[in-house]
Amino acid sequence: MQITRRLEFDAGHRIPSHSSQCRHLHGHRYIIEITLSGEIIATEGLSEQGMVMDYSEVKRIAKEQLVDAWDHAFLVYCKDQVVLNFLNSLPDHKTVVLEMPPTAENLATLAFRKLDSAYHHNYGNNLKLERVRIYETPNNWADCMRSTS
Ligand SMILES: Nc1nc2c(c(=O)[nH]1)N=C([C@H](O)[C@H](O)COP(=O)(O)OP(=O)(O)OP(=O)(O)O)CN2
Ligand SMILES: [Zn+2]
Repeated sequence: MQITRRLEFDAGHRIPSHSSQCRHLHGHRYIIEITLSGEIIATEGLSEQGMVMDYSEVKRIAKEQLVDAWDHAFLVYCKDQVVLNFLNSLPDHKTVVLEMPPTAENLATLAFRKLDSAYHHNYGNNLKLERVRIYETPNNWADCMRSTS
């Protein structure tokens, strides 16, 4: 069985080497979708009976591991020195420095890596992160799948 939880966050970014408008500083209302697989928990009387994982727990872990850090942050490539210098000049600015340019593909990859170890099969139901999907706009998204991560 697979379940998916969707969360939204706002962040700024730019793709410094982009030949068109994405090299300018701008932001998105990102959507992250987290898909988990596992067996349905059958234990009679358990709060999670009939579930792969409680959606509220999926959300809690996603916020704790990733979403709260990226929300209202500027996501900057570590080699984007000019923007990094500017962001560092702003007192207490929420900046997240990434090892890759902040494309949707790379954000999905980084999110998968951060979240993979956070979802444990506490009830012996083989819980596994299967896919992280990042929507950069309603029309543009990238998938990082377990098979290709
Ligand atoms: N493969 C990718 N292509 C592009 C990415 C990306 O992450 N992966 N990112 C961008 C830009 O960040 C840009 O913000 C999105 O560009 P664009 O397609 O122009 O988006 P629109 O706002 O125009 O979206 P519409 O749905 O067309 O209004 C560019 N390319
Ligand atoms: Zn963009």
